Amino acid sequence: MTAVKRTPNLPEKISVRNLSFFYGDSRALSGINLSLYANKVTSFIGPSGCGKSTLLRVLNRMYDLYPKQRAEGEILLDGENILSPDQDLNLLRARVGMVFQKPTPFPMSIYDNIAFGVKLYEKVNRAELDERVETALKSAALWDEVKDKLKASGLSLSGGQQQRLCIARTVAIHPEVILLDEPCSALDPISTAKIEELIDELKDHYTIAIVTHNMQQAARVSEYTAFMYLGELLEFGVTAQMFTSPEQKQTQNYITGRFG
Ligand SMILES: Nc1ncnc2c1ncn2[C@@H]1O[C@H](COP(=O)(O)OP(=O)(O)OP(=O)(O)O)[C@@H](O)[C@H]1O
Repeated sequence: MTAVKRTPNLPEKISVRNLSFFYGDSRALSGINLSLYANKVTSFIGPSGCGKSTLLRVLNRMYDLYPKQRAEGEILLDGENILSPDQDLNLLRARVGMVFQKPTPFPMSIYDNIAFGVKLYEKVNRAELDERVETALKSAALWDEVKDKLKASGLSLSGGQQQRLCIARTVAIHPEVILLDEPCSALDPISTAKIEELIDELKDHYTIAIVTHNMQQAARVSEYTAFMYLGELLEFGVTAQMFTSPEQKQTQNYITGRFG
């Protein structure tokens, strides 16, 4: 199967080239070629087990924590291959931040949830830190709800607020790319709508990739969509086009709900 490429003439933040991925002897991704365009939102869709989360986790080498997992091919971030063995992984994860499916605040105060990551990467004084925390909470549309209780535990927030706290934590480190792995799957519709609005605002400053099972969400939030099937990228293109006139039969079957 070959991915259908409808590549616009836009700056690429990340270029995935001939990427394969293995869990031990088992191949989960084959020959993926894909561009993430700068300041655009790209969604990864496809049936369960097709490799969406695996692909996302390769983009900041999250898999490196597990010795039997390995990637082949190239992932160029601003033209430099992040799969190279001499890539500094801490630096990479500061440049390519990730938000997980379940909100995962640290068991510490709202303030410290954000300050912790900033202090890990930079030397900042108290006033600068206060400013970073406030700016991050504002960009995650959470400031008004928490500004009077910054010392309260992050775990005392609602699920939707916790997820926005995790987004604030990611944004505070000033990444260039944000990876979102089904960020709304544990949230109610109102919290989901808030996160979707937020994604729309964040893309002015960041390049975003989002894994989602929700077709309407992919259609609402992303400009580009990658449809994956059995570990391959089957179709990639402008979201509106893919949802109205997909080029592959499997894409059409999936987006019309014939399998999932
Ligand atoms: N830790 C692991 N060890 C071995 N195989 C794995 C591991 N994680 C995922 N896989 C396999 O890799 C393939 C891709 O899984 P992945 O989770 O990336 O798919 P997905 O499209 O994100 O699925 P879902 O939509 O269900 O989350 C599947 O066959 C899965 O069983």
